[in-house]
Amino acid sequence: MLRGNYRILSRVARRHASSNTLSSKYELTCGLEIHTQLNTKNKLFSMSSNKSFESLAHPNINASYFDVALPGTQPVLNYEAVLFAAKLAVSLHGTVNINSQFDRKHYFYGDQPQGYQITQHYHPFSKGGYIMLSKEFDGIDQDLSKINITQLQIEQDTARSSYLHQSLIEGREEALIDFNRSNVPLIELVTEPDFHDVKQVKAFIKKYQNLVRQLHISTGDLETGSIRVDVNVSVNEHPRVELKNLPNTSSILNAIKYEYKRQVEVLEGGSLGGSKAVETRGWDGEKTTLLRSKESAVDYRYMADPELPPVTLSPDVLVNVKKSLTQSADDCIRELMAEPYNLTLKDAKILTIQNDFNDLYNNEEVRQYYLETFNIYMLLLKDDNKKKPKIIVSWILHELLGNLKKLEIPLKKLNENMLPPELFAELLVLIHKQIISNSSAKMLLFHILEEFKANDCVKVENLDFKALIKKYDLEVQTDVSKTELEQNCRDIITELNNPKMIDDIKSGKKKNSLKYLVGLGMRKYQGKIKVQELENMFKQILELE
Ligand SMILES: Nc1ncnc2c1ncn2[C@@H]1O[C@H](COP(=O)(O)OP(=O)(O)OP(=O)(O)O)[C@@H](O)[C@H]1O
Ligand SMILES: [Mg+2]
Ligand SMILES: [Mg+2]
Repeated sequence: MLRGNYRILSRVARRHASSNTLSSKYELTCGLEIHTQLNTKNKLFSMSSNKSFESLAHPNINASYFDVALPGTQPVLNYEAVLFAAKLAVSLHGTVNINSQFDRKHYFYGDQPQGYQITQHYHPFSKGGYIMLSKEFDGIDQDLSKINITQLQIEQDTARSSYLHQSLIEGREEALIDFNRSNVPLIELVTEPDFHDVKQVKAFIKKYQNLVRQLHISTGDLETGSIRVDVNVSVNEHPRVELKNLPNTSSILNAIKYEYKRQVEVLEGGSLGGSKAVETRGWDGEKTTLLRSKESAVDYRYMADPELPPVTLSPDVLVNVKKSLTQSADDCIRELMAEPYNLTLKDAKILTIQNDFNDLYNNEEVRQYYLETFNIYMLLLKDDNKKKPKIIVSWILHELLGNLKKLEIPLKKLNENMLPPELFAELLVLIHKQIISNSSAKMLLFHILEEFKANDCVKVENLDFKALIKKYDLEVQTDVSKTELEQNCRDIITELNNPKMIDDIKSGKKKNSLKYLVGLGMRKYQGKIKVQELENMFKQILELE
């Protein structure tokens, strides 16, 4: 009887596992170890330039004697890396250790020329801290979940090895080592095993990436190896398995899902292979594969590095770091969604989180431009109850940025040399007051940007929208005669020759088609008429009110 029940349960579990949903009988637990390359000017313990990304094109050009571990060279700590670590630790609500220390972690590998890595084992840089994930901002299933951070430690990166499988020497694999990455500063962040769902892992990585970018301490890219995530996975009583070499978010998530399935099978004595053991596994794109078992685990023989004194921070450093930090991304999104901005979650996120990567602008510059434009627009229209601040975000995100991309104009140049927020706000006020129509304003904006670009973005003095509107004859006509307007609108309906559409508008079935008629009217008047006037006339003709 019992056996029968167990079989049914295990079949259910297997079906759940293979469809990638987690079964309630088997709980997934994950903890992360994230290595982040800091973008300091110099390396961690030498004065070499910290440009590990140059590796592929120019190997070994940023490698000093220390980075290749010539005997007799000694480490000197780069305090910029300490400052970056302090920014991160404080942002994550961690407790910074006023006296942290460096230790040697010994192991033998070609990309580790010293024979040990300098890291922080006994006295890490900071302990504790957390990242909060929420359903609203991060798309997880629970309302809120808190992922606790165990510690942050500063350490050196290793050199980069690449393997030539078609070796010059018959029958042997050849390894190339590039020391540009050797001794690049890293922070290792270790989390508590607080993840029970892949969505939490995905959200955490995204939030962490955004944080390091916001703090300007790392480029935060997984693809280039700036951030490397190792995932420890266990299911129920299965010992933790560490997954390494996961190059991007989808590998991370797929490897966890596969590993969940594999451990469930192991617990059930199934066929996916492996034993119930502590292991380090890799990811081949389809499955996790054994890299090291516990038996081959190295004894690192940690010891305090005698060449490096303790890092002693004065309390002022932390006070000043705290002062220098800007608002958290969540608080920023919250603020943009509240009065007076009232942005949608989507727009607030675009202004807060770096997603759209290009050389022309970043989300911080766009947010600053938005906030300044907003303030000036509101000031210029302070006595107008009908001002519509929504037009600001849509004009900036859609019209302005779209054009900057099309014409390849950096926002910074635009701001400094032609269209600072105060002038852009003026244009928006002219649109709001219907002195220029939306469509004419779009044309005008594109035109001035095109000219700006053609002149190599050199400074434009005294840009005056009112004068330009006059010059190009774009002013909305205020003296349109009613009879002429009525005739024109009737002509449009006749020329359209679509009685079904007209009936649908009249019956209320397709109210939006009225906008289409208004659009045709706008075209007829070359954008020089108030939308409202056209709309009212069509309504009158079609007896809509
Ligand atoms: N039962 C568990 N299931 C899943 N993950 C776990 C479990 N217990 C601990 N972990 C995670 O394992 C990780 C341990 O990392 P830590 O750096 O402390 O040690 P390590 O992996 O042994 O060292 P190394 O840095 O040499 O890889 C943490 O992310 C922690 O959350
Ligand atoms: Mg670790
Ligand atoms: Mg580990």
